[in-house]
Amino acid sequence: MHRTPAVSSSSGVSAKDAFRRFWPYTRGFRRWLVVGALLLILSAACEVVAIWLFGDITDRVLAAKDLHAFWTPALIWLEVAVLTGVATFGGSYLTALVGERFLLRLRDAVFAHVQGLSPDFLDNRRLGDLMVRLTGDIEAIEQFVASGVIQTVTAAVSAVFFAGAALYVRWDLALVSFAVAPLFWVAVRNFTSRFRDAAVRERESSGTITSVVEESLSNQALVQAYNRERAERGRLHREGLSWLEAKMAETRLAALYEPLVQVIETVCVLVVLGFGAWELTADRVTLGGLLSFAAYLGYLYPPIQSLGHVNLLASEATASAERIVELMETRPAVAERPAARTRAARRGRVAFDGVTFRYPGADRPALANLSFRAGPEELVLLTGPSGSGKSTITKLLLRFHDPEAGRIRLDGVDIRELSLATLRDTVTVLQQETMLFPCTVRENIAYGRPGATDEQIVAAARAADAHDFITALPDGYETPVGQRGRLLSGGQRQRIAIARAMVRDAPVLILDEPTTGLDASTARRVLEPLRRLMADRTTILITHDLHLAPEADKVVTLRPTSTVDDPQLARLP
Ligand SMILES: Nc1ncnc2c1ncn2[C@@H]1O[C@H](COP(=O)(O)OP(=O)(O)OP(=O)(O)O)[C@@H](O)[C@H]1O
Repeated sequence: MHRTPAVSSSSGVSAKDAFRRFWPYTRGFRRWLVVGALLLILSAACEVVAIWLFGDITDRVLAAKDLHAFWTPALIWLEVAVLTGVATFGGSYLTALVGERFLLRLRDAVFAHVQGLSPDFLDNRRLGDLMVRLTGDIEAIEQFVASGVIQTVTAAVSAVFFAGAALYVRWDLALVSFAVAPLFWVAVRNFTSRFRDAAVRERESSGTITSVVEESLSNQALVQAYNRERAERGRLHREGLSWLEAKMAETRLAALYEPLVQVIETVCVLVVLGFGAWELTADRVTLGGLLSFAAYLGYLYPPIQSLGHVNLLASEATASAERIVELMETRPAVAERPAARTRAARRGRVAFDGVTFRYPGADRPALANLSFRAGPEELVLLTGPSGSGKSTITKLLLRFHDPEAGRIRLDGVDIRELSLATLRDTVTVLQQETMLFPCTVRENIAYGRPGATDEQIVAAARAADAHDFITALPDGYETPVGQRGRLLSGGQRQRIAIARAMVRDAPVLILDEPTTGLDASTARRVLEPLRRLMADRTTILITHDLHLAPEADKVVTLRPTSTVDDPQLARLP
């Protein structure tokens, strides 16, 4: 419960790397990016024209007190304003659309990748941290890669427009004001690295908070039963404090950045106005010319500020990109062969030949040189002390891992030759802890076979001895089972799981301690449906409880391994 997060924060993904890595996800809608940027540029060009019209009206209408000269520029200004509105709307809409599409695609890809990783990988992670990676981190990358590109392009082009217009109106005044530009860059450079550090801490804290909430609430019964509410609140509060500190560091930097830029901007405007006033008194510039010049400068600073802002976004995005790249670079424990078979004989002959397996990082193998066979309609009982590797056999047969030595065959074919989907379609596992989804009884039974008919579902429930209790539920088959099926009793959950396995109808069945946690009478009730489920299949029954041993065709007893040379051989009854 209190595992440390496996977070790498120093792999050092630069903004350029992040961009290069995630830019391909914009494929297919780049033209909309271009159209969006063009529309926003058009809107900036319209602003240039509007300011020019403002200067013109000042000189030719206001200063000259000539109302007749007002109507033509006023009408043009109105048209330009409408065009600006349309272009801004179109540009903003397309930018958002492209950004959201990018987000959708990236999230789908990261989720699909995580789904391909072995369940053990997820067991070693904090779920909350993974959830934040799939939400907040992906959004930060989008802000930089998709929206960031449009923002950069439009800001750069607008800056050129307004600077060009300012130069056109008064080149000497413009040069004076541009001299201040390097100050902006000094400010931006100073801020970005610090902002990035704060962003890394903020992202990590955000992951930890979600993890604490998820872990604590999903173990609510344990927390209450052991009076640990205060300790859990304390844990969340401590994590919340570190998040607050990181967030405040980020906010301080962002909030300092804005006024600093504004001061630089004000200095610049004052210099220009002072210089302009002197020029005005010497009649070297008109009032309209000076005002429109000042307006161009006023419009020039936001795009420059926005370029600085993209820099801050980039810092935040690299912190998130690091966390996504780390996830994407985790390779699945098993790989499907390119020409893997998609058809299996489905007779259900299982053979373990000299299988040795060691969990990554473990010093002792979990299984050493294990061999046994299980044939159609056979019941093989697998027993042995705790930790002797019984559940590991299930993981290897489902190919969550590959053996280090030896091989596993299904109907004579090495399971590495089969596609993962084909292999897993052939094997049904009934776990020690029955896993149900928080949906209805019907959906849970149909889970392993989407499209199962109502008749098949009811027939499976009857065979699993579950139909009667299901129909007695408030909404029958439509009753929700709650988080992990906790609205049902242990025996009811197990019978729904048996019905789910029946509907799936796979030739190989693995029962991992199917009666653990059930009292003797409930366990007896589950046994009959289990026998019906086992009929006509290859069944590997993992159990400590040997009272089914007389029914078994074979009993395989595992011993905890010490070395690979210490074979765990099948012992026949
Ligand atoms: N994901 C894992 N990573 C590292 N080691 C593991 C992992 N899962 C299991 N092990 C180790 O592998 C060995 C075999 O575990 P396994 O769960 O197969 O035993 P088991 O016989 O099913 O035990 P039990 O009867 O208690 O369920 C144990 O020593 C265990 O600590």
